[in-house]
Amino acid sequence: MFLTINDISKDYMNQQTVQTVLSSINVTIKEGEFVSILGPSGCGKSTLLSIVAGLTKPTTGEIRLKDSVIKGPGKDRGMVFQQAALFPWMTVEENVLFAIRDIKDKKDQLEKAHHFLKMVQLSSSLHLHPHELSGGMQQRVSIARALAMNPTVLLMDEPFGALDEQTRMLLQKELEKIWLETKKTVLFVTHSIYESIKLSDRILVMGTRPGEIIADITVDIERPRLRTDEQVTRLESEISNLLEKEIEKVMYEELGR
Ligand SMILES: Nc1ncnc2c1ncn2[C@@H]1O[C@H](COP(=O)(O)OP(=O)(O)OP(=O)(O)O)[C@@H](O)[C@H]1O
Repeated sequence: MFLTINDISKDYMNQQTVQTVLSSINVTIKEGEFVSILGPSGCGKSTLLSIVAGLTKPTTGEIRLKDSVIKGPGKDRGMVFQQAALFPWMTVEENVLFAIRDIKDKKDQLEKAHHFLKMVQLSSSLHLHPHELSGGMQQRVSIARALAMNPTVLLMDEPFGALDEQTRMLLQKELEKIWLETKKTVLFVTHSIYESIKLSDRILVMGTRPGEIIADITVDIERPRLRTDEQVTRLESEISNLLEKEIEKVMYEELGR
């Protein structure tokens, strides 16, 4: 299998007690799949993504990408966070060029940067600085930057979480178009049930305390998927019911039963 998450668990030490955040996560992901991770706040979605990125060490288990065990961060995994984290003193073009600075042929490097900036519709903003861009434009730069590095897997942690609804819808459409063009494998963390249905081939729904996968749903709905499609609204309410139960469970525990 392309990406294998094998028996991953993660304990954190918080205030001298061990908190098990993830428990026995087993997932296999095919090349080119778009997989979303949904779950209540604090269930461990970002921790799981960070383990795949190699930024966090799991307590048990291993992640395999193609035939290699992930031991740390690597260029085979591109990351997009909720905040774009661009270099403020660099232009849009320079931010992308910097990410691919190991391409020795300068013409090649520039062509590649322009190619991905065109893909995210920023060709006319090459010489602007981050402070001159809207939040949505900044996020487009960070997507172009991640794609230019040609990762095997794109890891996205709530990339549209900080954007207004209109921009979010626009970027969802753009990301879907880019994914259809590039067929990159994507692992995408979101809080939005609709966003996960709109974009994904598969949705992993996580439960909490400890975080584990409670449902692995194949989204077999023709694209583009509209919010009003009957199949979309049906799946949305199915997932919403699943999540409500998890959130109730947490509230119940917090209130001491
Ligand atoms: N570095 C850390 N040290 C200790 N505890 C941590 C650390 N990182 C995360 N946690 C704890 O692990 C749990 C899961 O956090 P995580 O950010 O992975 O959840 P999440 O599902 O992504 O949450 P949200 O949806 O709110 O972003 C939380 O209880 C958090 O406090």
